[in-house]
Amino acid sequence: MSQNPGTDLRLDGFADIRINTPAVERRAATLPARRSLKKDHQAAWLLNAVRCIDLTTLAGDDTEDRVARLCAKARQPIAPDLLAAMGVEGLTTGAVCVYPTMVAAAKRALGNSGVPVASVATGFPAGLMPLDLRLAEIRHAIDQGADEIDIVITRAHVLRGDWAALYDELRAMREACGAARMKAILATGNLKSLENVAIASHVAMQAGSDWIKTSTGKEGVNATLTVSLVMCRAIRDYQAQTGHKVGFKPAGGLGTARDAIAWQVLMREELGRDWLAPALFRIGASSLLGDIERQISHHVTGRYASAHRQAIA
Ligand SMILES: O=C[C@H](O)COP(=O)(O)O
Repeated sequence: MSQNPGTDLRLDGFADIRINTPAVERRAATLPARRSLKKDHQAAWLLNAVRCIDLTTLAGDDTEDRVARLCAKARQPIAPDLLAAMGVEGLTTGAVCVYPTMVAAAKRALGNSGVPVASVATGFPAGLMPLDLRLAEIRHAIDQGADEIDIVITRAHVLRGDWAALYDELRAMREACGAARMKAILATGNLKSLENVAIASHVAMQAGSDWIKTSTGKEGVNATLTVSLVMCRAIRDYQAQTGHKVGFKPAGGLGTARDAIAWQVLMREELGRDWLAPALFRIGASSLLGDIERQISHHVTGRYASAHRQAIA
């Protein structure tokens, strides 16, 4: 998937944007019921969710050992006997996602598995650091070997409606990312309105983000289907305007197999099949894999596996 080159800042069309919140909420609430999945299909959707997970640890007490265990899980997210029973081989998660100081350990642990390392940067999670330090952090993460960079935006730019400042900041970050692909975390739980979410999504794509991501996982409200729907529609509009496909990453609080299915139904309904693959869809999650493995185990064996099978997830 080629990088999104972005465009100039284009705000025409947003001056009096109004989002019909009750209508968006209604649509989001009915989404999970839009596809009734047969049992076999459900297992296939869960396996697909696994390959789209950015398996994440972003905690103050992260250690290289924890990251190595996480990477082992990313290389082999589902027990081999369960995969063999389903005739699946070579399944990995979409990436692992860690702090910059853990990138080198993650690269070592992932070896030649082909699983990319995503690093948060730019003063994650609040982003309240001088811009030159945030850009230096991106460059540091890339020097350590990061393949993807998850940046955070300055929420105050959005809250003040200073879209030019947001665009310029994101452009500078895009440049610092070089060949690494960039995910822009909007921290939607901080943005006050769906209109702000929609405009910030557009500005982030215009500045060259390869994915737009809902949340850091540290806001009071993280990924919801409602903000995700608004962001997906922005992605659809951006594609219609520019021909470029930008990815989507819901993150924060996604912990159940049911969540994994609901967000995939959203992608399928709003954006189409292309957005059901890791190039355009990632689920940022630290604890989702455990429930998915439980459900897959139930599918294969007819019973739920004991907790030790899902050690880190
Ligand atoms: O980017 C990923 C998030 O930090 C993960 O959030 P979570 O720990 O609620 O799954």
